[in-house]
This record gives sequence, C-alpha cells and structure tokens, in this order.
Amino acid sequence: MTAALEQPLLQVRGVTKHYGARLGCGDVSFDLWPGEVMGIVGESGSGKSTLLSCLAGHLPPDAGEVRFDVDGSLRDTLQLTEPERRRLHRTDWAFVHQHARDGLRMGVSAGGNVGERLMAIGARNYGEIRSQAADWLNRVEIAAERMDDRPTAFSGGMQQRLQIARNLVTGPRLVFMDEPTGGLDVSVQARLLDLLRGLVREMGLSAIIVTHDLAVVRLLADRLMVMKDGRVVEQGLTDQVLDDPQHGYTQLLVSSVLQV
Ligand SMILES: Nc1ncnc2c1ncn2[C@@H]1O[C@H](COP(=O)(O)OP(=O)(O)OP(=O)(O)O)[C@@H](O)[C@H]1O
Repeated sequence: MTAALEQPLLQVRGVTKHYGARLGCGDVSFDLWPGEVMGIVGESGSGKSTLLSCLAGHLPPDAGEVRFDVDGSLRDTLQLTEPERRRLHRTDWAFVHQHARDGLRMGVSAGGNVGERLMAIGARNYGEIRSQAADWLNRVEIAAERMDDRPTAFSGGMQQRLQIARNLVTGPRLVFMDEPTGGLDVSVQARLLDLLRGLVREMGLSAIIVTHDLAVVRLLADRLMVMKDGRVVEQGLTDQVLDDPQHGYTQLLVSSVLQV
C-alpha cells in the first residue's frame, strides 16, 4: 500500500464559522480519503456553502483545522505560507462554482480558459498547450471549432462544461464543487451529471460536492453529510443514508424528494 492510501487526503476537525451571532457552520469534522467523493446536502441556509468556503480556503473559520496531504504529511492549510497556498490552489485543488462565470474568464477564448491553467503551472509550449486544451474541450463535449469562441457565446450548460475542463486539465487531487448542476435546465443537468460521473470515475477524483439535489449525490457521492442549521445531523455511505435515513430531518429530505 502506498503512503497516500494510508492517510486521508483531507482531514477536517471542528470547523466552525459564525456571522456575528448567527451560526454559519458548527463543529464539522470528517476525513476524505483519496478517490472518495463526499456529498454535502441540506436545505437553503443549512451552512453548506459556508462549510465549503471554509474548507477551500475562501473564508477563514473561527475555529477548527483543515489538513491536507502535502507531500505525504497532513498540513493545516490555514497555516500555509502565501506561496504554499497559491501553489495548492493552482495545482492540487480546483473549485467548480455554481455560476460558470465565477470560475471562467469571460473575455478569454474557450481554449485560452483551459490553456491558462496549464500555463499557471509552468506549461510553455504553445502547441502542446493548445492540443491539451483541445483534448479537454473534446472530453467535455465542446466541439473543436468552438475553441476560439469566448464563453459569452456559449449556453449555460456549455459554460459549465468549460469550467469543468478548466478545473480538471491540471489533474487536481481535490475538487470542490458548489452546486455544479444548479441553475441549469433539467435536461442539461442530467447530461452534465452523466459527464461528471464519467470524469470522476475515469480520473479517480477526490471531490467535495455541495448540493441541495439528492439525485446529484446519489449519482456522484460515495459518502454523504446532511446539514441542518449549520450542524451535521447525519453522515454515512450515500446509499445507506438515502435508503435508511436515521435522522428525522434526513427522512423528511428524502421523502420530500420522493413525493415530487
Ligand atoms: N455573508 C453572510 N453574512 C451573514 N450571514 C450569512 C452570510 N452567509 C451566510 N450566512 C448565514 O449563514 C447560514 C448558512 O448559510 P449558507 O449560505 O452557508 O447555507 P447554504 O446551505 O449554503 O444555503 P444555500 O443552499 O441557500 O446556498 C445562514 O443562516 C445564512 O443566513
């Protein structure tokens, strides 16, 4: 067994964030293992986005630790130096936003959006960058002839697929996703979900996915955390939690979906 498999990729302990007197998320702890996908579900205001922001280093928590496997040892990401943090965000971590425009450069061509990430980690050969960008556009089902178009000329679903290509092209070890299928038409959502599932399996991605859509976690997540009022009320294997929910709130969440 390699060292990477003997310890979690991400270790979260006691992460807490308040907004003034209001609790954003409270005392959240879990381990994420390499190749594992964790889903975080809960109704609006339950603290999912706050937690994701704290985990991804976008928001400093009031308390707690977020340790990530850096070169074989678990380092508290809140204590990293600025260059170390930047390196982490460019190489090992990726963040897929709900709104593609938050994760894309809208004034740059589709190929440029993907190629830029490669250049940020040191790629310099133009031909090589363009061919890798073309390969990734193909993987996310964007036709090669759209490579020089700007994302503003793309549909919502295409923009989201482009954002995914931009994030995955550098082979990150951990991907944070905030409602990756939110705000899209149902048929577009289904196709995107299918694509994401293929990529997650093919690349053995480790990911943390926030969603209010149980269909998303059913398809993508190995494990599930259910949040309510900033707290984790239930966690476990996705199928177990969804098929046999123990907490009253999870039961409500599952049954309200079934009634739709
Ligand atoms: N910037 C902020 N200032 C003050 N309170 C905030 C802020 N952001 C979130 N909150 C509060 O923190 C709690 C958790 O909100 P959060 O956005 O994390 O929930 P969520 O589950 O992601 O909701 P949604 O699905 O609607 O995005 C809520 O009570 C919310 O009102």
